[in-house]
Parts: sequence; C-alpha cells; structure tokens
Amino acid sequence: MSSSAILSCEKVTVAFDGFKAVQGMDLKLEKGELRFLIGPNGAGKTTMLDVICGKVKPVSGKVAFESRSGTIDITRRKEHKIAELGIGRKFQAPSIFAGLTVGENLEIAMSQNRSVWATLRASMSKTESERIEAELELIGLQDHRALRAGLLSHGQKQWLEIGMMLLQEPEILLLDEPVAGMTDKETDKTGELLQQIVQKRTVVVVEHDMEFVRNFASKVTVMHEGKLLKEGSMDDVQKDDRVAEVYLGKRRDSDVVGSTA
Ligand SMILES: Nc1ncnc2c1ncn2[C@@H]1O[C@H](COP(=O)(O)OP(=O)(O)OP(=O)(O)O)[C@@H](O)[C@H]1O
Repeated sequence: MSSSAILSCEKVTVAFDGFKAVQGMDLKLEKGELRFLIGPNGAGKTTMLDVICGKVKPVSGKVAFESRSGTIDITRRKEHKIAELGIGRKFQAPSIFAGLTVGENLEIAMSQNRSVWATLRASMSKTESERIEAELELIGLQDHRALRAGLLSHGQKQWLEIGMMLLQEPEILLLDEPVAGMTDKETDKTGELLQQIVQKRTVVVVEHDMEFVRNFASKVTVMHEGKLLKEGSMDDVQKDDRVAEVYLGKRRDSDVVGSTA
C-alpha cells in the first residue's frame, strides 16, 4: 500500500449466483479524502461498499486496511470485526431511536457496549457530555438536544445518524446516498459536514445526485457493469466520452454529466 493509502481494494470480484456484480475492481483511498463513487444503476457501487464493510465477501481479490496498528487484510474478516477496526457504514434507512431525544441517541452511540437502558440511566462524565455537545454542534443540532429524534426533519435525522457514527470514532465512513430526499439547503449542509469530517477521517459516498457531486467532490470514481470506468476530478470525468455514453447512452450531452456551470 502506498504510504498515505488507508484502504486498498485490489481486483475485487463479487458474484451473486454466478452473476458478476463487481469484476476485478480496484479502489484505493488516501487518508482524509472525500471520495465519490458514481455510476449508473446496477454498476456495483453499493456492492463495493458491502465488500469494504464485510457484508458481502468477494470470490476473489483483496481488501487491505491501513489501521493505526498496521496493514490488515480485511477480505475475510467478519462485518462486526471490520466495524470494530474502524470502518463505519451508514445505510439509507435511518437507524435512530425515534422515541428518544437527539442527545439520548448520541449517548447510546457513544457507549455501544452498554445496554440502551444502562446507558440512559448511567450518569455521563463531563468529558462525555462535552464530546456530545461538540458532535451536536458539528451536525448542526445543538439546539435540538432535548427534542425527540422522531420529530427531526429528514435531513436532520441523517445528520444525527452521521453524528452517532462519528461517536464510534471510525477512520473510514461509508455512506450510501446520504442526500437522497433532502432539500437543496440540507444537501449543501451535508456537503459542508462531509468536508469537515474529512479533516479527521476518510469518507466514501455512493451518490446519484450529480449536482451534489459536482459541488463537493475532489476525486470521483466511476463504475460501470462492475468495473472501474474512470477515476479523476469531476472535470476529467465529465469530459470523458465513455462516461457520457454509459450515463446517457449517447455522446456527451447536457444533463447528468453535463456542464459545470
Ligand atoms: N444480494 C444480491 N443478490 C443478487 N444480485 C445482487 C445482489 N446485490 C446486488 N445485486 C446485483 O448486482 C448488481 C450491482 O448492484 P449494486 O446495488 O451494487 O449496484 P449500484 O451501482 O449500487 O446500483 P444503484 O445505483 O441502483 O444502487 C445489480 O445488477 C444488482 O441487481
């Protein structure tokens, strides 16, 4: 692995009943980057996240994680072990406790190894409380600590969930379409949040919202039919005729990979 790489997927192939959803895919992440994984429906993007977090095992290929204590081959590790090593995954469906307050949700996330009720009954240390306060500020929910999480807007629920993940101190965060269903304002706030998160961590985002990708991506990986089609800046990707073809079924045009204006 190169010195600053935090994750390296090499020639990863995934088959579902003989159908190759991912074929010989390479994906290398540098520490602290915000990487967007794009591509048409069925390209294999979500499957790649599944491979990284251990939910799906590849038939061949290798996934190596540069942990704080050295390089670890995580290809065959169990999902919960990979999470413990520092790779967190957020799925599209929120997994917050709607009946508990925002603060309580964060408290639970912070003390994952205690039971939910033991966590709520136990008194928090000053440091823990400050930690939660800092997290609330980061996710923009500082004024909602005592609000029932079920009453938050869709966007706020997503941020809360991101905050809950951050309290588990992952080194890599894998997000599947985090801005789906958000308003434009919420989408922008999410982009800003992700940019703050990568000051300390590495983030991979599977995304269909090209406006969002254009606004916040530095490096984009395009997948098509389970393979790497193109990797580079959004500019490079947008100029690529093959990328335009797979999105639009024709030569470069407006719309999806169109103008940056
Ligand atoms: N558990 C599964 N069993 C069988 N086929 C699957 C399974 N998961 C994914 N696939 C297939 O693998 C291919 C890649 O799916 P994947 O969800 O990774 O694509 P994607 O790029 O994330 O697509 P989308 O953008 O639509 O979410 C698709 O053809 C899908 O139908």
